[in-house]
Amino acid sequence: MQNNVLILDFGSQYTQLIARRVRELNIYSEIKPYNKVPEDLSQFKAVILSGSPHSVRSEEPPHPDLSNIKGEKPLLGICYGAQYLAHFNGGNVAPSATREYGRANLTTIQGNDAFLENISEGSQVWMSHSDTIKQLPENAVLLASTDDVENAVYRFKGENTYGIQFHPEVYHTKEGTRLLENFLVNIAGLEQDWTPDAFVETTVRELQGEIGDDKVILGLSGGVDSSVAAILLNKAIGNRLHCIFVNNGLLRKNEFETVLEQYKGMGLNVKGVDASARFLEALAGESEPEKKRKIIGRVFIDVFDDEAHQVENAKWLAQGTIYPDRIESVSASGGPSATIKSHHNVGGLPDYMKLKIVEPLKLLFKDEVRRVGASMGMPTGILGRHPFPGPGLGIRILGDITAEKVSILQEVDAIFIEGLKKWGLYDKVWQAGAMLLPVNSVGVMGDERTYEKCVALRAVESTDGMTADWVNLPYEFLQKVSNDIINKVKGVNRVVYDISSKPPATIEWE
Ligand SMILES: Nc1ncnc2c1ncn2[C@@H]1O[C@H](COP(=O)(O)OP(=O)(O)OP(=O)(O)O)[C@@H](O)[C@H]1O
Ligand SMILES: O=c1[nH]c(=O)c2[nH+]cn([C@@H]3O[C@H](COP(=O)(O)O)[C@@H](O)[C@H]3O)c2[nH]1
Ligand SMILES: NC(=O)CC[C@H](N)C(=O)O
Ligand SMILES: [Mg+2]
Repeated sequence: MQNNVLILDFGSQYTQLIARRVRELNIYSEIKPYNKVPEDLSQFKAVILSGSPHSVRSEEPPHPDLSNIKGEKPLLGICYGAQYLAHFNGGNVAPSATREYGRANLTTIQGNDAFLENISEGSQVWMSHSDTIKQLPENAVLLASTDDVENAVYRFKGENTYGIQFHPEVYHTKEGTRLLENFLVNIAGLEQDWTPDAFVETTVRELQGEIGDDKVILGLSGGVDSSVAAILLNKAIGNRLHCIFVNNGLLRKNEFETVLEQYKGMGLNVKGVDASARFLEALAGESEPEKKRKIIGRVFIDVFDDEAHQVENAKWLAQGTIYPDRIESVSASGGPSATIKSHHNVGGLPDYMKLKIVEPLKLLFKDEVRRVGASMGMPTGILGRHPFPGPGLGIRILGDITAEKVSILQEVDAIFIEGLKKWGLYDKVWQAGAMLLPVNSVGVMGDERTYEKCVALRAVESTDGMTADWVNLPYEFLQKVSNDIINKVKGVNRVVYDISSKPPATIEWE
């Protein structure tokens, strides 16, 4: 792809948001860690430097060699990126008297620069920094200031190199997208042609080139990501795609049967493999969340391996992995962000497996995957499904897993999800599910003492799973569902509702 933006990640919390904003402009971008600047830059028409938790004044600040970029291609430094460009080019960066987080307003100093075209006087911008650029490099000009930050927007003379102290990528910078559009479209000349249709066309072509005449095994889960991946691969290689839907014993109630049913008539070659006993055996007695995740990941791979041996000439394993799966599992593209939890489908294949991995959605966010699916005419029933993690109920049963706990949680979950549908709430919620807690508490039922399990219900709104907030479900609904659960599910005598956002919590409890 020749029409591409390179985002160099210095570890900012907002790096993924930069990518999103760029894609909202229908422009394709790739994030790379700052210490892995690609050698071949020919495909990139512009480069953006992210913010960072580091300071240029620290002993060893992140300091990649940008000599092939600065002055050669349009370059935009955001926050740390702007401080970096100033500091290493003869300017001066110092701690600001007060740390600045939040709202500020821009005052234009040099209004005729293409970068500030159509940006209003006093435009609200969002700051998050404790260093400040005290003095610009000699060959730089000041374009805009705020009350507290003199050097808020600047440019190097005779180059398309810009620095901004605030964050155009966050929602609260009102005209941030316009600034990015000015930079990417007006200054760097990028075409706004990265639409879902274009993605489908390019990806299908790339898949055909990559896979050739080989066969592919795809892990199909009934979820959005793997279903979209399956349709893409089916377009590319037809029935050389072999889809495997694994019952890991941790699915929702009746899910194995209903999902297999759902794929009928879609032209896909789908095989259901019941491996529940294998998963539950491997998990027996393990209660540490990360170990459970790793065991589930390993058994999935073993099952795929066995299946691959039954298909002649199967050389590839395809998965519906998306960007957030990778960000939270391995630190962003091997970069400077932190590992949060190991997603079961990330971590590569063991050496003994001869399969190569193909993941056509690995750079997309959930809502983008849905748009791609819609552009291929996929049924809304599949695209509108709540995400459900590959390790399934295994990471919603806190502590060790037994068949009995799975069956209790399946019942609870089914009542909750059916209830959401009945009350017309399912489509208003991004994801919902129930957690079985490793806690017994005392209750009284029919005058008798009970000492039984507690379940937590969770419903969140989100766009991409990276951040999320709990949903304000109607009290009447919670009351009804709680009542149904306690009355109908043996072994549960208490229901609570999770009111934590992400961050600081995560969506799944393990
Ligand atoms: N039960 C399963 N059988 C086969 N493959 C699976 C199963 N569960 C997950 N996978 C594989 O792991 C990948 C990641 O799972 P994940 O839950 O993130 O995605 P999904 O199920 O496709 O979509 P969604 O996020 O909407 O649930 C899937 O895309 C799929 O390739
Ligand atoms: O395929 C997956 N394999 C996993 O191991 C996994 N862990 C979490 N999730 C899903 O990712 C989103 C974010 O979840 P967390 O806030 O719990 O990290 C939510 O949508 C989770 O359901 C997973 N999906
Ligand atoms: N958000 C940022 O990029 C912050 C940059 C630098 N760490 C500062 O505090 O000023
Ligand atoms: Mg899933």
